[in-house]
Amino acid sequence: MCDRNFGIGADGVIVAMPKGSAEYPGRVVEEEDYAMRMFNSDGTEPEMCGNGIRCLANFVAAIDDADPRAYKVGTLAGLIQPECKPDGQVAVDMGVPTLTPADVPTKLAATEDGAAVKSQMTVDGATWLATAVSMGNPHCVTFGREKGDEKGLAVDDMDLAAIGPSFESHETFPARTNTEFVEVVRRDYVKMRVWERGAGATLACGTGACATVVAGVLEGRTDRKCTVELPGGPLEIEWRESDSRVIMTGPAELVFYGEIDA
Ligand SMILES: N[C@@H](CCC[C@H](N)C(=O)O)C(=O)O
Repeated sequence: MCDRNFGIGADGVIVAMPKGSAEYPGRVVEEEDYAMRMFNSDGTEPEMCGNGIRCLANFVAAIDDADPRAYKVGTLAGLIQPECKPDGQVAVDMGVPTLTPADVPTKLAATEDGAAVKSQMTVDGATWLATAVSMGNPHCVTFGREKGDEKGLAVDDMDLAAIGPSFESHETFPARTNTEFVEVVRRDYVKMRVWERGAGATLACGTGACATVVAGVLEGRTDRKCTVELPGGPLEIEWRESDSRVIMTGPAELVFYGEIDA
């Protein structure tokens, strides 16, 4: 289905399932309205997909006359709560990020409180500074190589295909990782490009945008409310101080309906 030449073409496939029909090993997910499974274009199954859950909410809202159009969706990352707004945006409570190497999982050196922030990582012979964040799925966020470089990377000039695979399969991340390359335009506005685990360079990554702002706050580079500009468009992210939950707001648009002969 993801093959862009001989299939439909996609970065991944989202399956919207009736409540109670999915299993979440190691997690208790109660009171779900729907279950979501996601598959990367390489066939692997990640824990969560931020863009995907906005699409799922948009999709079920079209067949479900619930009001408000707010849903509790079971995922391998736990219960995630999207709400379709009247202006076409979908706001998603993405839950609380986890930062300890055991949760990410990463072998990056952790600071005293257990979070791996601005840790040195050698990739293809060069040193990078990385912060590891789990939004249920693993993220390696890097603003660049140099300490004190507050603006981060010049992301437009980066050749992601040249460096992305080396991050994805780096020994530091035993479950492989998504990697976000970030440029700070202002404290409330960053540009990000992503190399995704199991999908390569994509135009946007919702969990990656959330991880970027969490890392930006931990590194002292961004505010808790921040716009993340991606090649596919901007996402509004807030890492809420009151309860540590991350709220992602962005669009989801119908492209087409179809039936698949499996
Ligand atoms: N490639 C990711 C899963 C998909 C993430 C997605 N693009 C998003 O919007 O969050 C993984 O393997 O973790």
